[in-house]
Amino acid sequence: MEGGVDYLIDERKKAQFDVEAMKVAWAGSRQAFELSDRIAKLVANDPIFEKFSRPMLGRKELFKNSLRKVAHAWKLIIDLRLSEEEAKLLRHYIDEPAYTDLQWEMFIPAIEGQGTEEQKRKWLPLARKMQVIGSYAQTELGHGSNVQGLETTATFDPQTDEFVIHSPTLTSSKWWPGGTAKVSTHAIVYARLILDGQFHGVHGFIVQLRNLENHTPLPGITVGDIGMKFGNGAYNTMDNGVIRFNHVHIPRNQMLMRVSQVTREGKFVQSDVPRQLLYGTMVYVRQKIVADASKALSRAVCIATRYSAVRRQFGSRNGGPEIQVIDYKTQQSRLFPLLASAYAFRFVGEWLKWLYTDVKQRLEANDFSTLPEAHACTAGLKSLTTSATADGIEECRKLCGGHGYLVSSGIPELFATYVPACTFEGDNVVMMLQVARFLVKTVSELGYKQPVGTTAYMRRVTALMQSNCAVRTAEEWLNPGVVVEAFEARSTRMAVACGQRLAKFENPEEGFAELSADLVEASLAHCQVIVVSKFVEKLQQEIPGKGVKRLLEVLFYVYALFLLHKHQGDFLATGYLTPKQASLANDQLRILYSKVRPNAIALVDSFNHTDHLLSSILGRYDGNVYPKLYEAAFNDPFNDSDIADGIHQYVQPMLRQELHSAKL
Ligand SMILES: CCCCCCCC/C=C\CCCCCCCCC/C=C/C(=O)SCCNC(=O)CCNC(=O)[C@H](O)C(C)(C)COP(=O)(O)OP(=O)(O)OC[C@H]1O[C@@H](n2cnc3c(N)ncnc32)[C@H](O)[C@@H]1OP(=O)(O)O
Ligand SMILES: Cc1cc2nc3c(=O)[nH]c(=O)nc-3n(C[C@H](O)[C@H](O)[C@H](O)COP(=O)(O)OP(=O)(O)OC[C@H]3O[C@@H](n4cnc5c(N)ncnc54)[C@H](O)[C@@H]3O)c2cc1C
Repeated sequence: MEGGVDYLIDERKKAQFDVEAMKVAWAGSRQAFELSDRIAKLVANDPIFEKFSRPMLGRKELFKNSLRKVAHAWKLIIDLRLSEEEAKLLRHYIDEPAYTDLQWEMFIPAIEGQGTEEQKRKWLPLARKMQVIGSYAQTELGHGSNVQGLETTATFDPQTDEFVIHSPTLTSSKWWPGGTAKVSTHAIVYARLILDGQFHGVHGFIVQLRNLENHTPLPGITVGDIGMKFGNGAYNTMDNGVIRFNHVHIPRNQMLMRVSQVTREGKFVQSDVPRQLLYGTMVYVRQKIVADASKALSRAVCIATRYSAVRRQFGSRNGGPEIQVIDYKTQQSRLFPLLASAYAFRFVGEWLKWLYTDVKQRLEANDFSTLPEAHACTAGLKSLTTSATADGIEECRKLCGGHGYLVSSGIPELFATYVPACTFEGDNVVMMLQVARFLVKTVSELGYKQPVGTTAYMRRVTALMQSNCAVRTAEEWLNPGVVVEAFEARSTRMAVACGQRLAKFENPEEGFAELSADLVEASLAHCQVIVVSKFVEKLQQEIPGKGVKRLLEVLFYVYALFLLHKHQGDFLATGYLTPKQASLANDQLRILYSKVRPNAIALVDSFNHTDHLLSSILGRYDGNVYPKLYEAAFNDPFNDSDIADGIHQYVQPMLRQELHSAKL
């Protein structure tokens, strides 16, 4: 058997649910599905968006090609009158990090969230028409996580009514801002505000970097690229920059002044808006990153699942077919939880988008009450989903054996492009520590304040601390209430235990630092409560289509019981579960895997990923893996000639024992 075409045809016949309806459930609605499907096909059929050769290109060629794709995309957006939603889908399917990500997802949102009405009126139309191109310059060589530690200064000069932006040290050089090295004309620069020698916190300033006519850097600005990043292709389509400012003057009205203002006289005015709003853009992007996690993980899972059905190893009797590797229980126990996680992240991402929209509306009406919860949820879920997705993509590579290491599997580039999500927009550990602060505060207030939102379950603190799990059979684990209660009890107990240990420290900050590893684990437990509960809420909605809800229920249990198995140490140590109950959960997990097995291919087909997006020979929809791998090998430019450059010069002299007289 040379290809896996027949295998995938057979697999698709085994599906026990309506795949078309599942595609709608995955997309969120029929309308969302149709929109997404249309844009996916538009990109897949356009040769300019070809990306298979990307990892073979040198940096300059790669970058120029990326600029060409953006220009072509922008032309399509105008010619086809695409809405902002459609344009963002176009970006998703083009699948290439570019300066426009920063323009649309950071520069514009920063002005929307932190600018005054007047600033929005001036800058937003320019940015939305791409007449100015902006980036987000916060991180410096010396500080990224610690925003309050930034060193760039913005000193008000009352003589000229301007701010002077300056990089006083090497470590204050802006370092990382995407789009900045070669493209952006402007940046939101975060800097320490200095008025009359006094420091007034870190604020955002719109700074012009380049001449709009000839694109050269403006006087006082030194700018360049920070160098090649992890993996070929991957994030190297982005020009991450370094910038030094040498006393660059900008008008006073280019400080983003919704949160605080500087008057003509140089007086600092703090409005009623909390200073945390300065971090608002990061809340927005973290929410986007959570939505992106399910897209990335589902791609890797789709490749690994299809290939696992095509690939056969061992078990042949009398020349008959070998076993499909997807039938190995070990393969299932590694793959199916990732499949379930992709669905879980999809649904929690949908919920988080709703939460963010709600917070945004409140903020616009100057209601800041839900901001701490939104910050904790976005920070925690960003950390949970990106860590699990990065690990999951790497696991999918291993699930594909040796061929997964080939660039043509599509996995190496996906991994290399994805992993920085664990670091950018907040290092994942630093983000979990933010959740920990929120949890510790919630727990310390339990005696007199009812927790709300995602911590509302802690209202039942007494019951969750005292009662234990009642499961007696594997079957009894198939109850959403029982599962959610187990996660809530474990999380509450871990958070309360941290609170009790913290109380023993005289200095709370010292205690927080000392217990930070435990606090991160408690935060993860809380974030898992959110993901598990949001999956259950999704299942409580009407989900049309034969068998669709039943399969989603199976995936819910796989996700939750897999986590329970993985973290059984916590569940046992907190005393909520007995070893017997943990073992019953694992028994149930094996039964669930056998329910997923016949549906596995249909479940990944339901992501509706095009071959263009997957860019993977192993994950091809038609399963025609071996002939295409063979063809691709001989199409590689390295195989253009039988005799590679250097063979005559460096290998043949060795073969002839003439190395000493050869010119090296
Ligand atoms: C051609 C076609 C065009 C089409 C359009 C294209 C569209 C593209 C579409 C899709 C693209 C994909 C989208 C993704 C793009 C992403 C690109 C990403 C590139 C990367 C960018 C970056 O990385 S930017 C830099 C990010 N930096 C960070 O995240 C820094 C992390 N550090 C911090 O956030 C803070 O310093 C930290 C929270 C760690 C601590 O802050 P600090 O001031 O020291 O505060 P502290 O005293 O601890 O806290 C005070 C108080 O405030 C609370 N708090 C902290 N942060 C927030 C917040 N964000 N919101 C609300 N509250 C916050 C904190 O908890 C404390 O509370 P209390 O304890 O006092 O109650
Ligand atoms: C691909 C990419 C694109 C980026 N794009 C941009 C951009 O467009 N604009 C921009 O401004 N920035 C950008 N960044 C920068 C990014 O936001 C920072 O790298 C990120 O916030 C992490 O900060 P750091 O590099 O200072 O890490 P560090 O804080 O130095 O982290 C190093 C280690 O220290 C640990 N650590 C740090 N603080 C603590 C703590 N308090 N407690 C416990 N452990 C801690 C971390 O967990 C980590 O293990 C980008 C980064 C990448 C990789």
